[in-house]
Order: sequence, then C-alpha cells, then structure tokens
Amino acid sequence: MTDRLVIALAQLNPTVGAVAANLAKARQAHAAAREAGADLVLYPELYIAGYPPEDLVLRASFVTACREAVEDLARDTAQGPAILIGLPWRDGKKLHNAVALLNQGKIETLRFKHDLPNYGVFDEKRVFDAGPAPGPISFKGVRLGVPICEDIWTEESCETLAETGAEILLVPNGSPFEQNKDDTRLNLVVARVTETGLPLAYLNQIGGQDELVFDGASFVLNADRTLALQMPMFEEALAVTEWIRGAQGWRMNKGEIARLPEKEEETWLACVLGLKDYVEKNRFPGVVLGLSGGIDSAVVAAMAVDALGADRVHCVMLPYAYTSRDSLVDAEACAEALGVRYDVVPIKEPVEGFLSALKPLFDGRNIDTTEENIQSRSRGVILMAISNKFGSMVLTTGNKSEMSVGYATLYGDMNGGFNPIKDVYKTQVYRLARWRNANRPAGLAGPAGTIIPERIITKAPTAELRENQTDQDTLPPYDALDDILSGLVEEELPVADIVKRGHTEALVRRVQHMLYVAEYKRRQAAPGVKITRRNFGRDRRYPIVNGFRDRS
Ligand SMILES: Nc1ncnc2c1ncn2[C@@H]1O[C@H](COP(=O)(O)OP(=O)(O)OC[C@H]2O[C@@H]([n+]3cccc(C(=O)O)c3)[C@H](O)[C@@H]2O)[C@@H](O)[C@H]1O
Ligand SMILES: Nc1ncnc2c1ncn2[C@@H]1O[C@H](COP(=O)(O)OP(=O)(O)OP(=O)(O)O)[C@@H](O)[C@H]1O
Ligand SMILES: NC(=O)CC[C@H](N)C(=O)O
Repeated sequence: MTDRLVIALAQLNPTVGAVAANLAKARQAHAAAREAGADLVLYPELYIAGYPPEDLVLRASFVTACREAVEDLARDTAQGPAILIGLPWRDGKKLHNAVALLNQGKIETLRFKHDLPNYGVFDEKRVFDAGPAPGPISFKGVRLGVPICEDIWTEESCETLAETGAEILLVPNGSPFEQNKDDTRLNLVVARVTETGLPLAYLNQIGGQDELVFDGASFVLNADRTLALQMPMFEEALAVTEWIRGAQGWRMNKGEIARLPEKEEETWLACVLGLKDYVEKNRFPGVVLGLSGGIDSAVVAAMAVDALGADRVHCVMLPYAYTSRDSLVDAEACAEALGVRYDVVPIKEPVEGFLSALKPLFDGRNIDTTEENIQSRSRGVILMAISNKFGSMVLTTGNKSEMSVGYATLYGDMNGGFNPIKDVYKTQVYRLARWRNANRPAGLAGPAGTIIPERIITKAPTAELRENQTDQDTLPPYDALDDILSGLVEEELPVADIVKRGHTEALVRRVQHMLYVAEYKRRQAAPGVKITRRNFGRDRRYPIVNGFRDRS
C-alpha cells in the first residue's frame, strides 16, 4: 500500500480508426509520464479507437486491432508506469466500452461502461452492451474508481464505487464541446464529489471528429470541492499530478490552473479546431471557398486561415451582374488582410450559357428564383472544378439561421465538404467577426488586427442574386429570426411560448413552417462543427415528410 501516487492525465487528440497512430501517440505520452516519475497514466474514453467510433466497432477486425494495440502497449510498458486506457472489448457475445488497467506487461483488469448514452449525438446502445455497476480497481493497494464518461452523469455508478471502497475517482471522457459545457461538467462533478466525499479527476480528449469537436478542459476536484487542476481547452497536454493519502483520504497537491476561454473565444476556437482536424485527418492539402464580400464567407475564410495558415486557403470571387463594387472591394480587402490566394472568376459566361440552353424551354415564362439559382449553381460548379483540379476541399458557408429556414441553394452555395459555421446563428456570426478583429489568441495561424473589414460587418446582408436584394426581403430581421429559431430548435418550445417572448404568432408559425420544409436541404448539407446544445445532424433528427404543425 502506498500513501503517494503520481498520476499523469493525457489530454490527447486521437483519430477515430487510426489505431496505430493513436498507439504511437499513447507511447509518446507514456514516455513523458515515465520521465516525470508517474505511477499511472490515464487516457481518455475509448482512446485507442478514437471517440466516437460508431459502427466501426461492429467490425470484428477493428475490435481485434484495438485489443492487439493495447496488448502491445502493455507488453512494451512493463517497466511502468501502469496505464488506464479505453478500448472496445469483446466479451463472448457482448461488446463493451471498456477501460483496461495495463500493469506489469499485461492487461490486468477491465471495467465496462455502465451507463451508455443514447440521446443527442450519442448512440452507444446501438453498438455497445452495458456493463454491471462498476467496482473499484486495486492499484498499488489503492482502490481506484474508474467510471466512464456518462457513468458520472447520474448518481448510481459513483455511489456504488464509493460504497465498495473507492478512494479516488478517475474518469476517462469523450465529451463533445457545446457552448458553456465546462460549467455543466463542473456542476456535475461537484455533485458527484459531494455525494461520495471522493476526489475526482475528469479527463477529456480534444480534437475534431466529423461534426463533433472535443475541448479537453480536463480538471481535478479534491474532496473538499476545491479545484486542484485545470487543463487548457482545445490543446493537447499532459498533466503530472501528485496525490497524497492523509487522514481525510486522498488529496491532489495543487497543480496548474489554465485560463478557460469563454463566449466568442471558445466558439471561435471550437470552429477552428473542428475545421482543422476535418481537413488534416482527411489529408486535404487545403481548402477553397467563394468569397462574396459578405460576412459569412469572410468569417469562414478567417477561421480557415486560423486553422490551416494562409498558404492553404484559396478564396475566389465569382462576380455576376448583381455583384456590387463594394462587394468586389471588400472581398479583395479581406483576402489581402488574411494573406490568402485570391482569384476573380466572373460567372457571366456560364450563367448565360445555361440561360441560352434553357431559352427554348423557358420561353414565355417569368424570371424567378430559377435564374437566381443558376448564378449560385454556376459558382458551385466552378468551386468544385477548382477542388477537383487542385485537391483542395470546398468550404460551404451557410450559417445556422440560413440552414434552419432553407435560405441556400441546393447544389449551389450548399456545395462543399465542410461548414465551420453551420451551427452558428447569424447574430453570433457578427459577434464572432468583431471578437476576432479585436483578438488573436496564441496558437492561431492567422494574423492579428482587422482581418474582416469593418464594412463587411456593418452593411446589410444580401445574396446579390438580383437588383437591390437584401436578406430581409425574404427573412425577418435576424435578431427576431434567431430568437424564434432557438426557441424551436434548441428549446423545442411550443409556438405559443415563443409568441410570449414578443413575436407575432403569424411570424412564429411562418418560421416553424420554413424550418420544417427545409429538412430535405439539411439532409443533403455538408457536416459542420456542433457548438450548440442541438445541432443539425446527429442531435436533431426530424422527419423530412412531416405533416405536423403546432395548434394555436
Ligand atoms: N421535400 C423535398 N424533398 C426533395 N426535394 C425537394 C423537397 N422540397 C423541394 N425540393 C426540391 O428542391 C429544389 C428547390 O430548392 P433550391 O433549388 O435550393 O431552390 P429554392 O429553395 O427555391 O431557392 C434558393 C433560396 O436560397 C436563397 N439564397 C439565400 C442566400 C444565398 C443563396 C445563394 O444561392 O447564394 C441563396 C435564395 O434567395 C432562394 O430563396 C427543387 O428542385 C424542389 O423540387
Ligand atoms: N460573388 C460571389 N463570389 C464568390 N462567392 C460567392 C459570391 N456570391 C456568393 N458566394 C458564395 O455563396 C455563399 C452564399 O452567399 P450569399 O452572398 O449569397 O449569402 P450570405 O449567406 O449572405 O453569405 P455572405 O455573407 O458570405 O455573402 C457565400 O458565402 C459565398 O461563399
Ligand atoms: N461519451 C459519453 O458518455 C458522453 C456523454 C456525456 N453526457 C457528455 O456529453 O459528456
């Protein structure tokens, strides 16, 4: 039995499915922990597989590869420190989300996740079997409780662990980012620490995985609920923590307390990391996007530069008859401020080509959105051609307000592989632009200063698909639209409750209708970074054919 433990918390960025690369990264962290005198290294949930592995774990060969990698790691680290690492584990007919203690060259003990999350973006019951309520793992005579992520979101697992003698709670997590989620997690951990009287180390992964981004922000609370360690958000880090057994039980000696970004800063960093990892983990050389002189494409271009560096971002202005002089000037100024490659490719000829080919069919018909959409689709074709020729991926730029109401053209401006602002309401897009012009946190590749020219932020938003068009010809003012949408989407409120927030019933109903009938567009839309409580994608799964509307 020991009265001192040194536990290294490895806040790492695994890649789903990249078992060998995850193993190599685990070895590096282990070597650093060994150097620092650790007894034990803790890795995030399902680390060797990457989280969430989804249906990949239904492949027996993948589960075997994960097990073999962990066995290799156990064998090669027999001299210590010991390891707690997550992996999918086949146990007869059952498949578990497991954590293994690697000690003295072998897998010594396993524990299985008890509470499988099956709501929001999570679907773990689809692929995993729940384990029994966990008991502690004995290590160097210390009883460690190792509940896995969702296991601490309810009382049961920690209660069982405390009752069966756990002395410290070590929690591996795969907890995706949402705005202000660090507060939610802290409140939750305070509750578990208060109920059990045990100190708790919360370890989360970082990195982008499809539409999710993980923020890390791992921390330790001692049994008296004081914060003993705060790891940074959105950065890989290894914290070597020292624990001493005293009369009141185990206590972590105070470590570093990193500053946590809030509001616009955390949202910007989430979008940047989500985009960066999507591009890097899919091995794209860079990205290309249409830069219109409007706010959305300017913010996306700035995020791309922050994520990848200016030399991997290509901006293209695709003017037509309705593109204003201001738009041309503003797009060029933005590209210059960002330092990116900027080309101008007019779309007059392709648009006229389509119109002339369709002339015999359209003879006698009025001009309507058909002709507007041809402009958008001509831009889409050109951007996809640039992507095909140079290998860069197209970024699409629709914000959450537009994606909600279908204010975007299928196979036009919706073309693209990824959308970093898909879950950002238009009102927040403006706030982000202002925040980024005034701030450049360390670690971002883009320049400091005004990278989004002021006029792009102050002018009225317009799609410029016809003379003197503005978004507000079709949509209510964005302040009102975003408030109604957050009531319908994030809060799932009845129409009547949203009306009470100061909107007319006719407007709320109109927005509900636009939201529901645009589901088909969202199903064909590119993925984008989840930053809210409820993103379009895995979080909100509405039917496309949907005859329901609220009664008054
Ligand atoms: N439930 C459903 N399932 C499958 N398909 C469905 C469908 N409902 C309609 N459709 C089909 O969808 C098509 C209509 O959608 P779509 O072609 O996108 O065209 P549509 O939604 O009619 O027009 C595009 C809208 O986006 C706006 N906008 C805003 C900002 C920027 C841009 C831009 O392009 O730069 C555009 C533009 O002002 C216009 O209001 C039709 O082919 C229709 O048959
Ligand atoms: N003239 C243009 N040149 C290049 N890209 C364009 C042009 N017009 C539109 N796009 C692309 O299509 C997207 C949708 O643009 P649009 O201007 O119509 O609406 P928006 O949502 O207000 O976007 P933004 O604020 O970027 O202008 C833009 O973000 C941009 O990527
Ligand atoms: N991986 C998990 O079990 C995550 C679920 C948990 N509620 C979270 O968001 O943190």
